[in-house]
Amino acid sequence: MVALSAGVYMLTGYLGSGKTTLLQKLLAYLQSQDGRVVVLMNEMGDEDIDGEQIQGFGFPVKKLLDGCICCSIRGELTEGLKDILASFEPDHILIETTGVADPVDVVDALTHPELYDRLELKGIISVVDASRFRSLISRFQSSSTLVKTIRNQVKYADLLLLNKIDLVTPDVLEKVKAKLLELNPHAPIHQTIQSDMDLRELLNIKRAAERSAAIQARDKAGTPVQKSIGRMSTLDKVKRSLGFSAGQPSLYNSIETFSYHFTGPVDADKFEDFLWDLPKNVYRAKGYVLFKGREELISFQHTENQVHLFPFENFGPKMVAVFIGEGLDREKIIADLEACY
Ligand SMILES: Nc1nc2c(ncn2[C@@H]2O[C@H](COP(=O)(O)OP(=O)(O)OP(=O)(O)O)[C@@H](O)[C@H]2O)c(=O)[nH]1
Repeated sequence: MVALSAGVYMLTGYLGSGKTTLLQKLLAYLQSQDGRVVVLMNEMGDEDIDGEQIQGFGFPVKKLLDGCICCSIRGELTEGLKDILASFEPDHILIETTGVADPVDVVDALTHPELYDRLELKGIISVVDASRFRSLISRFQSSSTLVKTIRNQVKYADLLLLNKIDLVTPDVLEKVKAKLLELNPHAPIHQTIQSDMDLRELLNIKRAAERSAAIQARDKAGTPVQKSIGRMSTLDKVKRSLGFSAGQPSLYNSIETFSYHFTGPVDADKFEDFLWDLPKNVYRAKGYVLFKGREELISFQHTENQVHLFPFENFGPKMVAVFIGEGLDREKIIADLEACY
């Protein structure tokens, strides 16, 4: 039987913005709905503070403590998700990230070759603390890394909760909204107090790029499936509304991913060169491959300045490559890869 993929909702947002408050409301709502739900919570410290707050809803909770799933314990996120899939076969997984997690890096973990086909990212929901947002993204008051992370939490969101509006004046609220719109003109903004919003709407979150990916997949039946984790550009939206194809992913202002399933072993040297020569807009590539003349499966990892290839003991994973980047020229990448056979 083919396992169905689990829908993943990622709750992100800076420390104390209202993520757990939202999660509690979501779980209360989901109690009355069908479907198996599992929560994955991550906390930087080794103390489980937030987890205590969501006991009692009757859903399994997996906790990843003492590190951030976007960086120091990213491997544990992959293992944790594999465990969840094997133990619970959930319909939905709700991930609450730490307040300092960069959603781009969490999505990177979700695209691990062993998980890629079994998870469907439904959406990134970002909670913004209206009362602190402007000072947090001020370079004078925050480190540049923090500013980048907080901006990414907004930039890559599919839905924004502008929370704690009870703590700001109308004037400040307008300024925060203007900044959110500037960073992310695509995600709907819901102004909330105590993260209170229509949860059906939240669960029906739409990823604009998903619609275009579905159309691409239909147009190119039989070619590798492309999933985009970003949004359609304004130009593409206009084109789509006029009935034109949105065209190449390079028109998107977004991070996108696609997978490629190897059809046989490749030449080791050529493949290593291929990885080193990947264009700059491929931020990440990873997967498992077989080399001609060698028995064992090879795990490969590519980042902008690193290529790692190492034998992988467990022969379980499929021979697949996953690519993550922006404006990817999928055909060219695949053609270069296929020259390695
Ligand atoms: N005044 C006010 N307080 C709020 C609002 N939403 C949440 N809070 C409070 O803000 C505090 C932090 O909320 P949490 O939901 O724990 O925030 P969080 O994002 O999960 O925090 P971390 O897990 O530490 O990142 C709690 O005391 C909430 O009750 C709001 O809209 N207005």
